[in-house]
Amino acid sequence: MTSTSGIIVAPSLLAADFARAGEETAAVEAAGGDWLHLDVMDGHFVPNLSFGTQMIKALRPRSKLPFDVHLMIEPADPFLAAFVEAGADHIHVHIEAGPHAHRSLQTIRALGAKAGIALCPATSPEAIAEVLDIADMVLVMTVNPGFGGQKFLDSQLSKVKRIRSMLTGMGRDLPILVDGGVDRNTAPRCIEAGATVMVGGTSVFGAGDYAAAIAGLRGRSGSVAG
Ligand SMILES: O=C(CO)[C@@H](O)[C@H](O)COP(=O)(O)O
Repeated sequence: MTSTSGIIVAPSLLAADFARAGEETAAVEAAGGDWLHLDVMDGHFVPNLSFGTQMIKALRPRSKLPFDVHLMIEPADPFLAAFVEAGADHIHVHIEAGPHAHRSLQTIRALGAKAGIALCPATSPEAIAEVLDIADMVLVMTVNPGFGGQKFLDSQLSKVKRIRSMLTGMGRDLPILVDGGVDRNTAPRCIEAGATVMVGGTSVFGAGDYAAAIAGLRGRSGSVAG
């Protein structure tokens, strides 16, 4: 589904009921989600474990949504082909995970997926300057990676602005994702700063009405319950 507002909403499965992952995926698709965000954690790059290729492969036949896979794993390169084979349409790798983010992005593209570069709250926007020419999107972590349900870090808004300005300076109009603590209150500020993709875990799967929650992340706050 393409949003008429131009803002993309990517519900993050991390906050869903894993025992009903297929139904949860179908529910956010029916509720107007644009992408499904899938957080892969290794217990090493981040202090938590989530799921891997098996979950993505199992969900792939259940949804037409683009699968937006956020790899919080170090190293990522040995697993890129397996994630594309499992059904990933987009793969984000962390600049901090390395060791060669430029190569990782090249590899993702060569595998036929869209390549995203992700950065943690402590990382300067300049750290990704040398890979922006080969990235298809940028993911700005607005919490420290590893867990859902954390408080949005206001300090990351200036980073979103800076990255948008860097991209504009290069003549590139790439999607900028914000990920962590994004809800109906923080989303408008992210959009104002230049973000175009709202990743929402708790704000979507923790809501009674998924459609209203997704509309709220798009900036249509009038009808949002909860
Ligand atoms: O990558 C991550 C966490 O590491 C995020 O995708 C979270 O899953 C977002 O969850 P909420 O903050 O929206 O609950």
